Amino acid sequence: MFRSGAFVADHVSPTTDAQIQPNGVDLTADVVFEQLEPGRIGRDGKQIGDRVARPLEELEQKTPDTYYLPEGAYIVRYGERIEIPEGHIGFVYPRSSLMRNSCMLNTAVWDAGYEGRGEGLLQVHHDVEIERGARIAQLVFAEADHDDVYDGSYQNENLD
Ligand SMILES: O=c1ccn([C@H]2C[C@H](O)[C@@H](COP(=O)(O)OP(=O)(O)OP(=O)(O)O)O2)c(=O)[nH]1
Repeated sequence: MFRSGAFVADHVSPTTDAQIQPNGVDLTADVVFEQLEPGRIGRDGKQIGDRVARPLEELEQKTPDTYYLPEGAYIVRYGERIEIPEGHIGFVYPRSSLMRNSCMLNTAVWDAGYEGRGEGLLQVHHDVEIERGARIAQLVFAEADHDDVYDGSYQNENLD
């Protein structure tokens, strides 16, 4: 069974009322990165290629901070700290307005026990402007059986 947005919101911070949806919680774009160097997926380990944060658009009017993204693939870090409670699995879906603007967010499995500010793959198929802090995705929780909890290399990532 999928949990309500109010339940998900108890495990995401910070959130505003506008982010809480009937079936999940909207996530915002914080930092957008461009990968510079090749990574490596090995049999026993992995290496994430070097990346650089995209510059914010140089607008006369400085606020809100805005990314101007030409066609390409980017890594986006969400603005919220997310905790996946035991007995659950998390999934992130793109906000449909992104998709309707020819962009897509690709995501993986969010494991029970994970805590951190995670990341997603933002595919831009047509130039787009994204304000820093804008809602781009939605996190949902489903109840799930599991033996262990998450103890991988991304535990507590990107927390200040
Ligand atoms: O789109 C996603 C999906 C998951 N995660 C977070 C939550 C998840 O629990 C964690 C680790 O994901 P995964 O287990 O797929 O990572 P891995 O590549 O297997 O590395 P490790 O074995 O170090 O965990 O990353 C994201 O940030 N973005």
